Amino acid sequence: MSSTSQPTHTKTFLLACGGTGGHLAPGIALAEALLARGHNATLLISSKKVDSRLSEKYPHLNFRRVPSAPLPRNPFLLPVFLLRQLHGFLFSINLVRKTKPDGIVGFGGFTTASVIIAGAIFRVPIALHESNRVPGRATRFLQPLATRIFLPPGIAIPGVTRSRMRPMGLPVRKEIQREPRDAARASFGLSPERSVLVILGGSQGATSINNWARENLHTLARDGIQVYCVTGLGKGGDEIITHPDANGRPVKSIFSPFCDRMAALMSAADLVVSRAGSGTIAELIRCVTPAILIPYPQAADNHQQANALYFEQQGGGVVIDQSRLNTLTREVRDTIFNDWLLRKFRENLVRMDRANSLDLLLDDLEQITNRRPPHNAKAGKSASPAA
Ligand SMILES: CC(=O)N[C@H]1[C@@H](OP(=O)(O)OP(=O)(O)OC[C@H]2O[C@@H](n3ccc(=O)[nH]c3=O)[C@H](O)[C@@H]2O)O[C@H](CO)[C@@H](O)[C@@H]1O
Repeated sequence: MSSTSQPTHTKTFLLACGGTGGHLAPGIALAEALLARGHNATLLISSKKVDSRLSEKYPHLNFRRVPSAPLPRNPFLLPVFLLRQLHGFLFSINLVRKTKPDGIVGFGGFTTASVIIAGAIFRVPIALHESNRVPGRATRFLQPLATRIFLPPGIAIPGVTRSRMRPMGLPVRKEIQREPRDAARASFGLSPERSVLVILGGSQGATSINNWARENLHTLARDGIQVYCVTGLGKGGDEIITHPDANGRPVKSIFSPFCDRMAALMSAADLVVSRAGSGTIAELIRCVTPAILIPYPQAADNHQQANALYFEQQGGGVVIDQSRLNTLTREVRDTIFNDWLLRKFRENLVRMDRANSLDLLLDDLEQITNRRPPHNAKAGKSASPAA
């Protein structure tokens, strides 16, 4: 069934996908596809700035904020965390009672737990989607409550039966498609004639990579490389800096805190330098853009390292450890001017794309929610707002 065909009957889904762009972007992709099949979807997000910024672009979707907080590193902040989670849980119980969803999908992260637990109490079919090559805490902790667990190909969770797991790529938003390179460059004010290096730090930005860009801008410009660096919200404003190339001609570089047109930006690039979040990786693959990935060393269970190594093994680009940032300029030069290598990377990226992930995900969600007996038979009369 294609994502535009009509469902046998309309269903209502809650998508717990807040906290970072890496959770929210696949939630948006799924919500748009559910709507296209005639279903209803509510996206549950956090109060973080990045959730507000990313959701702004989708006024046709229904977003709601769930009270939540990330697990603090400082143990003295634990009571605040527990209070916020309790608040989130009461909010979620109320939401599930009122909306009577046919299914709940959790994309991991700190907004997921309260909604999933509330759904389980009312016996709503639950699916968890994990996009990282080391499953996160939320997925591992909540998996006993899930009918279905979607995992990256080749990844399993010990103790979970095969019948509950499905290999699945990350659903990518429908606007993320390769665009014509020169037009994309022109739309960002970049010259179509010169090489373009795009720098990304995931949805929050990466200070150490931003600093590397600033410190090496003049060297890159001397080689004729234009830089477009997305610094992250709260990590500086919009800036245009010009340095001379080896012949004294100006080379423009641009710094911007956020990008609303990620597909165009990736299409403009010859090469991307980025953190190794699963959302960015899936979009690089969809836009056929080679990358040098620098995994965030503090990511939980070093999952970005696992994501990045898989990308490198599949031939989409290379990985550099954060401790070797001093070699990055040489690596960029060696890659960006090597047309043969860039072509090989692009050929591999085309092969790596799991373009049908969204349709497979939708088909499976429709199937697991079909099995569900009528709402009252499961949740009992107390689940009905009229009771
Ligand atoms: C530090 C950390 O632990 N990050 C995790 C976080 O990623 P994080 O949210 O940082 O980053 P991802 O790379 O996974 O996704 C970023 C998403 O935000 C979008 N975007 C980003 C910047 C911007 O200016 N505009 C914009 O639209 C991107 O297009 C993409 O869709 O969740 C991911 C999914 O679980 C994990 O793989 C990452 O390891």
